[in-house]
Amino acid sequence: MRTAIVLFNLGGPDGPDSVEPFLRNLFSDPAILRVPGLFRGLLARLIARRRAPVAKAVYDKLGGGSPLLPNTQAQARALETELEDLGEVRCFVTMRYWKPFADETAPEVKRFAPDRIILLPLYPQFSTTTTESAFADWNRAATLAGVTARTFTIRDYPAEEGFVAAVSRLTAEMLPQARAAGPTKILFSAHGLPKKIVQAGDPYADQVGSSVRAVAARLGLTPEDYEICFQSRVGPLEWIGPYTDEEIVRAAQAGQSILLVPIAFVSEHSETLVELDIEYRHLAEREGAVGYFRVPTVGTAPEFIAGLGGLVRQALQPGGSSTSSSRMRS
Ligand SMILES: C=CC1=C(C)c2cc3[nH]c(cc4nc(cc5[nH]c(cc1n2)c(C)c5CCC(=O)O)C(CCC(=O)O)=C4C)c(C)c3C=C
Ligand SMILES: [Fe+2]
Ligand SMILES: [Fe+2]
Repeated sequence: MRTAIVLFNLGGPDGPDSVEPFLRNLFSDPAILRVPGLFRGLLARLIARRRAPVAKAVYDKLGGGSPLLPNTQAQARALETELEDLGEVRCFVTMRYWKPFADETAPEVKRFAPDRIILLPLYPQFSTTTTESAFADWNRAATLAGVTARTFTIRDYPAEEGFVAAVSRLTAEMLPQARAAGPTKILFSAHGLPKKIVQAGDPYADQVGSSVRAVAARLGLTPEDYEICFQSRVGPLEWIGPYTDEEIVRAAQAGQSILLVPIAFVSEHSETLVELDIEYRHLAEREGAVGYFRVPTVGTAPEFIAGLGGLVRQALQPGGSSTSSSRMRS
C-alpha cells in the first residue's frame, strides 16, 4: 500500500530576487485580496512592488531568503519515519506562494502512484486565507496532473494532543528563566487576519483561542498569566487584536517579564526569527521590559510529529475520521 501525504505551508522567497514575485503571488490570491479579479492583478503588482523593499530587508536578516522550506522538509522526513509501519509512505511538501508550488508537487505525487493521499496542512488552525486557499489550489493542480487516488483531508487540529503537548513542554522549559527575571506575562502570539475576514465567518481566531486554552489548561495557567495576541499585520486594513506589539509595550511598562509563545506557526521563518526575535525584542528592550524570552516553534518535536501521525492514522480509519477531518475524492 502506497501512501502519499501532502504537507501544505505558505512558502517564502528563496533569495532576494524572489521576494517581489512571492509577494505578487500572495496578493494575487482572491482569499487574501478580496477585490474583483480585474483589479486584483493590478493591485497585487502595485502592493508587491511597494512592500518588496520592506520584506527584502526582513529576509536580508536571514541571509536573503526564508528557511521555511528546509524546516518543512525536516518535518516531512520526521513524519515519514513516524509512519514507517504503514508501508510505503512518502511526504510531499507544497507551498502556496513560492516553490515548490502545487503545480510541481501534484505531478510528483502522480509519479509516485499512491493508493491513497492525505492532505495535511501545517496550519493547526483553519483559515480561509491559508488552508482553504491551499486546498482549492491543490485540487486544481491535482486535477490538471491527473491525480485520481482516493484523497483524505485533515482540515484543522487546533487542540490536537501532540501539538498541545509540544507547545506546553517548550513553554514550560522557558518559564523558569522568564520568571527568574520578574513577574511574567505569557503572550501567545498568532499571525493576524484582517477584521473583515473574521467578520465574514473565518474560524481562525476562535481556533487560536482553542489552542491557547488547551495549552493554558495543560500548564495550569490562570487568566492573569497570559494574553492571546496577533502579530504580522500588513496594509491599511484594521486587523484582529489585541496586537502583539501593543501587548509587549503594556507588559514592559507594567514591569513584567515577557514570554512570547508562537501558537499558530509550527516552524521557524521570518515571522518568528525576525519579527519576534529581533523587532519585538528591540521594542521590549526600548520599553524597559525586565525580560524578553521567546519559545521555539514545535518544528520536529517528537510530540508534534506523533500528533501529526495520529491525525493521519485517524483519517485513514474506516469511518474513523474525526469531526475536523473530512473525506473527499480528488
Ligand atoms: C496581507 C494579508 C495576509 C494575510 C491575510 C495573511 C494570513 C496568514 N499568513 C500566515 C502565515 C505566514 N505569513 C507569512 C508571511 C507573510 N504574510 C503576508 C500577508 C498575509 N498573511 C505577507 C505579506 C508575508 C510576507 C512577509 C512580509 O512581507 O511581512 C509567513 C512567513 C513566510 C516566510 O518567511 O517564509 C507565514 C508562515 C497565516 C498563518 C495566516 C492566516 C491565518
Ligand atoms: Fe501571512
Ligand atoms: Fe511580519
